[in-house]
This record gives sequence, structure tokens and C-alpha cells, in this order.
Amino acid sequence: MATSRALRTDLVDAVVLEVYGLVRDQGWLADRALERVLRREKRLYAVERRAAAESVYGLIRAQGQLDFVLTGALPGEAARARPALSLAYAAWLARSGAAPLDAAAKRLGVPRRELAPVEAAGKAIAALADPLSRFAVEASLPRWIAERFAAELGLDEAVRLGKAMNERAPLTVRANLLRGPREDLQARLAEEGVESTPTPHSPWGLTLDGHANAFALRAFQEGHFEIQDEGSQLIALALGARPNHKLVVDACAGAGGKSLALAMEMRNKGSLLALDPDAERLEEAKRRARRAGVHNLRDRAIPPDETADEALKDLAGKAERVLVDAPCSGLGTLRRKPDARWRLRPEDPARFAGLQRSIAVRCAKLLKPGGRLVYATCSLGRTENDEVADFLATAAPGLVPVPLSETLGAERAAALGADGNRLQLYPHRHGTDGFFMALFQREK
Ligand SMILES: C[S@@+](CC[C@H](N)C(=O)[O-])C[C@H]1O[C@@H](n2cnc3c(N)ncnc32)[C@H](O)[C@@H]1O
Repeated sequence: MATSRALRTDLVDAVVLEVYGLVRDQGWLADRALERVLRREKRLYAVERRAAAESVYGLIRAQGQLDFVLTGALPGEAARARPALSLAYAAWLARSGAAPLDAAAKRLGVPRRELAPVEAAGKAIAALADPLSRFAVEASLPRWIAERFAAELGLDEAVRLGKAMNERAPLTVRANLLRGPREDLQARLAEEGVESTPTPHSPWGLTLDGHANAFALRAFQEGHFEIQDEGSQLIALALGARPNHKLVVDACAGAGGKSLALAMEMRNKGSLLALDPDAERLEEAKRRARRAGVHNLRDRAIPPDETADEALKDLAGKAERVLVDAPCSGLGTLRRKPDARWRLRPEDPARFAGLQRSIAVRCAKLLKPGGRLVYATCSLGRTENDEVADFLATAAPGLVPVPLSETLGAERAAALGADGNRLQLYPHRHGTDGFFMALFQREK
């Protein structure tokens, strides 16, 4: 069986170095680079593919720290002094405990002396006098992100957040209740050899154990579940879409992750309208809807700018529920996209906030009196979250905050630490990705 084979490290290493080079030096997205190289490398067994993927993501996560250890440059400043790919990889193998130092040097063909800084890494990091720089290096975060996390939570808690952002995210799925209850899905998964645990907060979630390839499971192919972070499920829950609603709008629907959960809440009744400027993503949402047995979903590609007002005119004042899952910097999802931290720029949160404000105000116009809107992001920090929610409350006429306990339920809202109409989810506190949500209602 493939799982009992010894890894052919030469093949794995070649893939890791090629993919890491594409990501680090050529700005490729990690997922894409990995997919592209692995598709070509048909010789690799599943276990070797997995090992290559883990090393690539491990290396990307540790990049800031490795650059510091090997060149002395602080994370984010290191681009000027990047160590050779094979040296960085050997240092990672040694630092992560995946291989002893001497073996790592030999395996990657780097002179042993070049790895000497790895032995003194702990001391070098501890010697950083500035606590923020130390945090940035330890968590392997660009300094500006470390600063933002610390400004939001205080340094001690930011350290816990930084750690959680560098852990592997759980594989969480949402049971598609249109096909049956969560317990039935759990039993089906067990029949397919996958154990799972109900998520603590979402009533629909299961966390799958081990390294299951969820897409290959029959239960997935037959639409019994979707892969969806628990936080993302909670955003759909917070909207409170119901079967008696005639029009629910998912205003930034993308590939429909939350649309499918909303259709489930509507029990396939009424009309669910998915909007997005990206027609390809909407096509993907429709494919997913077919698999999930969703048939109340319609879609409309809209312009990305203010001309969308005209394109949405016919819907003004008509929707009972509007979800604005706005485009954002994604600072809350670094554990799933570890390469994003090196691509993001300090000015990005403010840039997204401008877009978020205009999208949210535009979409609030679709609400009928008494209708409710959730503004959500997968980001952290006031700029894209509280400040946009504050703006929305003043800029959209007749919009008032509604406590999240009304849709999440009092017990769940309290357990999650909702603050009135707002909730910020964090990996280190909630085990979810970092999501923000705020609930509003248009006055009757
Ligand atoms: C956070 S993603 C949505 C994820 C999706 N709701 C889900 O759960 O899978 C944000 C989406 O906003 C879309 N978007 C970008 N600019 C937009 C605009 N000006 N108006 C509306 N949507 C926009 C993007 O194409 C992207 O699909």
C-alpha cells in the first residue's frame, strides 16, 4: 500500500523547491503552484504529494522566521536578503524537527556551516529587544500585521492569535440538511471510514478527523455536505433566512459557499438571488447548487462599481434578507492561506474599507422595511469591520442594529462573546477562521 512506502525524499524535495520558488520569488498563489507542479509529477504517490504540500505550506508559514534566522532581516524586510531556496528548506526541515540538522544539510546539498544560524535561532530571536519585532519573528508575520494584531488584542493575546494562525486549520464541513440531518451525515461518513465530531457552535458543522480527502467521498459527491469553516456557517445562521422569505439576496456570493447555507435555511423555498461581478464564480455556485439539490437559487452578474446601483434598481426595497459578505483583505484566514501575509500590503485594509462601505450602502437599499442585513468579512481589525459597520449605521437611512442573539440564539451568542449586533471570531478563541459579522434591520 502507498501509505507504508518509504518517502522518496529526492522527488518530494524537488517538488517542494520548485513550488516554493514559484510562490516566494514569482508571486504565485500557493494552491495554484502546488496544483500545477503536482499535476505534472504523476510519479508521486499520495503520501508523497501530501508530504510535499505540508512542507510547502510549512515553509511559507515559517518564511519570516527563516529569513530572520538566516539573514538577520525582520519579516517583511527580508526580500532584499532572501536565502537560497535549498538553504531555507534545509533550515525549515531542521527547525521544524522534520530532519536533524546534519541530515537536512546533506539532503539538500547545502554546506553544513551555512545552517549554523539555525542552532542559535532561539537565542537570536530571544535577543530581539523590541517585543513587537520578537512577536513578528516568532509568528513569522510581516511587522505591520503583527502591529495590527497587537493593537487589536494587546501583545499577549496577539501572540496566541499568531500561534493559532500558524496551525493547520481543521477540516470542517456543513451538513446539507436538504439531504438529511447532521447525525445521518456523521453516520454516512463513518461508513466511508471517516470519523467526525460536531462543531461546538454551528448546529450544522462536523469536523472531520485525520487526512480525509473530502472531495473524494461519496457523501460529498452526492451533495450531503459542503466544506465550510464553522465561522462561515455562523454568518449564514446570523442572517436568519427563512422558508417564508420571498427574496433573500447574497450580495457578494462568489462561488456560493454561504448561498448554499442560506438555501438550506430557506428549505429551498422563496427566491435566493446570488450577486457577484465574477460570472465564473457564479457559474461555480450554480454547479454546487445542483450537487446540493438547491433549486431556489438565481444569479445575476453585476458591475463592480457604482453602476451596480442601476443594475439593482428593480430590487430596491424588495428583500427580506441581504447578506453582504464583502471582499476583504482576508487577514482572518491566514491559517488557510499562509502565503497571503507576504502578498498583503499595509494599505490594503483601508483600500478594502472604501469598497466595503460603498457595497454595503448600495446593498442596504435592497432591504424592504423590517428586512435584515448582515455585513461580514473574513478579516480582523477595526478598519474593515467595526468602522465599516459604524459607517453603514449612519450612511444607510433607517438602518438600526439588531442584537445577534435574535438570530444566533441567546445562548450561542453569549458563548461566542457577541457584543450586541457584532461578533468577531478568532482562531485562538473560537477555533474558527477570523470572521466579523454585524446584524442590522431596516426600520418598519
Ligand atoms: C468574501 S468573497 C465571497 C465569498 C462567498 N460569499 C462565499 O461564502 O463563498 C467576496 C466576493 O465579493 C465579490 N466582489 C468583489 N467586488 C465586488 C463588488 N464591487 N460588488 C459586489 N461583490 C464584489 C468578489 O468577486 C467575491 O466573490
